[in-house]
Amino acid sequence: MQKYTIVVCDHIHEAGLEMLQNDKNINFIMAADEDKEKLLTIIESADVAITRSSTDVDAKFIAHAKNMKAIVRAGVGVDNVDIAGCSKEGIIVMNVPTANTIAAVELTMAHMLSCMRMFPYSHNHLKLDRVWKREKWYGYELKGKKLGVIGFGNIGSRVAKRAQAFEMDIIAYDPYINPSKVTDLDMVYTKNFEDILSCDIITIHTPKNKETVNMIDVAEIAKMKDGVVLINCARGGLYNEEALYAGLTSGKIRFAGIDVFMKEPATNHPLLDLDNVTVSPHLGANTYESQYNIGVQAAENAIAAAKGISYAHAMNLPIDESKIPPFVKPFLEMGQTIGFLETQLNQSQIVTIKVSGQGEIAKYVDSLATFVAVGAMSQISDNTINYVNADFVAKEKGIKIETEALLDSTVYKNLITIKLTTAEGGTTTISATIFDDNVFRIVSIDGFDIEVALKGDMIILKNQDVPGVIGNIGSTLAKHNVNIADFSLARNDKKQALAVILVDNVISDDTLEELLRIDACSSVQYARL
Ligand SMILES: NC(=O)C1=CN([C@@H]2O[C@H](COP(=O)(O)OP(=O)(O)OC[C@H]3O[C@@H](n4cnc5c(N)ncnc54)[C@H](O)[C@@H]3O)[C@@H](O)[C@H]2O)C=CC1
Ligand SMILES: O=C(O)C(=O)COP(=O)(O)O
Repeated sequence: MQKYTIVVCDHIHEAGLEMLQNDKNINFIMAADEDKEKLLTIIESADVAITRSSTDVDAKFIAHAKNMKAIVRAGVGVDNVDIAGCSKEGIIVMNVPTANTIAAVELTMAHMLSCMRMFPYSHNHLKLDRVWKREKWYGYELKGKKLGVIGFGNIGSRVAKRAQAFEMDIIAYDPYINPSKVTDLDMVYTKNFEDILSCDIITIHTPKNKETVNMIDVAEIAKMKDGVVLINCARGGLYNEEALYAGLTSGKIRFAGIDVFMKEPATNHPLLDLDNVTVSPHLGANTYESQYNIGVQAAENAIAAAKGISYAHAMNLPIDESKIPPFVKPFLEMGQTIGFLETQLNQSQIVTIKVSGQGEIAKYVDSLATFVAVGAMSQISDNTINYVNADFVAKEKGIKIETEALLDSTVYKNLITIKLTTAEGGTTTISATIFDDNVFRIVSIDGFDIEVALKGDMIILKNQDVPGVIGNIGSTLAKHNVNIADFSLARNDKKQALAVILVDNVISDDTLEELLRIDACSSVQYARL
């Protein structure tokens, strides 16, 4: 029985662990409490790893993940996952979006209320210091305040809705959404970041990336209202931490609610010394409900990925299968087979692969190119080539992948053409189509119109179109005990001919050399599909 290894790198809900344990195809390793060095050795045998924000999937991790097919981030943010590095190694990165949305939304509201009423401080004053001093703890109300929401996705939009229930005025900044998503809720949408800076309270809910890091820095804070309140339950570093500290100590920022830090765990962070901050140790996703949902979904998705069944919420697959209509899938498979075939026919360093599509298939020529590249490179690479790393490996090998969507019609409903060029200037161009019988059919090779099924072991022979060649081919193959399964011929107006011979036996180099010695024969190529 085939067994797949899934390593759980961080703590996930028991329900997820049970699913992993109960699947007889899964060898499950719990490594959440292992030190980082030990974890690196454990993941060497893993097919799939489940991680949370405590495990950095960095170059070191990837270097040890020698067998890894997929990483399931049991949560939303993948800022600590080197996605490009994973893609290069063919590792699919998946996350579990939305399962912790409500948990993060409610924690954001908790921080907002805590900041406005200084709740943890009044609480500690009474509970720890045993002081009853009501006049010390005057806070502010949310009602009537302007809330600036940066990032109006799953979490940001729901924070806004809840804030609206507190009778706050909402203004949202998110250049990547349709403004109606905001305006339909009777909220204000802005493309002007300055509008956000003029709010009473600002909360951020974007992913952490190059564009969003330090989105709030010294200059932005300077433009804010005196006494502004800032909330960050998304990622440390979206608000520049030094600027935040300076703003809090100067009093420009009255209060901040912070769940996330640049470097976690953050037990010695300067912000912890301030009296106008409420903090939590990255608890946005920490509710029983959300962790149950995430644990179960992460386990389900990890099992499916380990078995190669599906890759839910894959972030680095160049092809979104859900957007590929059924008629395209066989063309992708055919493109991959042609890529494989053309590499064998040329047996030389590939420099360019040009993929063209005509008909409806033209819309999917990029996906097609990925499949062709996988087919072409599977023959020449020591690495395991797959749809995730095909583009990276091609670049590394200096192979240029070109695509062309041809809009003019052909006699075929859909036609794909793949031209492979080698460093020595050799080229092979094959066009193919699929009729209603679902058979992959080559319809042209190097400009010769020919109809031949794309399968089996084939010899492609070019010759001067003179009498006697076919007979010579037949006798040469018979001499070597080769059985011919199919023989197709094509000729052009330059007195050249091309034969595709499907054979039942493996062809030796001797046989190929003897074929090449036939008078009038100009080239012989051989491939096994
Ligand atoms: N504290 C915690 O435990 C948790 C933190 N998070 C963090 O919250 C983030 C948001 O999560 P979701 O709302 O589920 O993600 P989402 O993908 O649904 O929403 C993100 C929104 O940010 C917007 N955005 C991206 N770049 C932007 C920019 N430069 N300016 C303005 N808006 C921009 C996007 O258009 C999108 O609408 C995650 O990426 C994660 O880092 C998520 C869950 C729990
Ligand atoms: O889902 C996210 O992005 C979170 O920040 C939650 O992180 P965690 O799984 O709690 O380490």
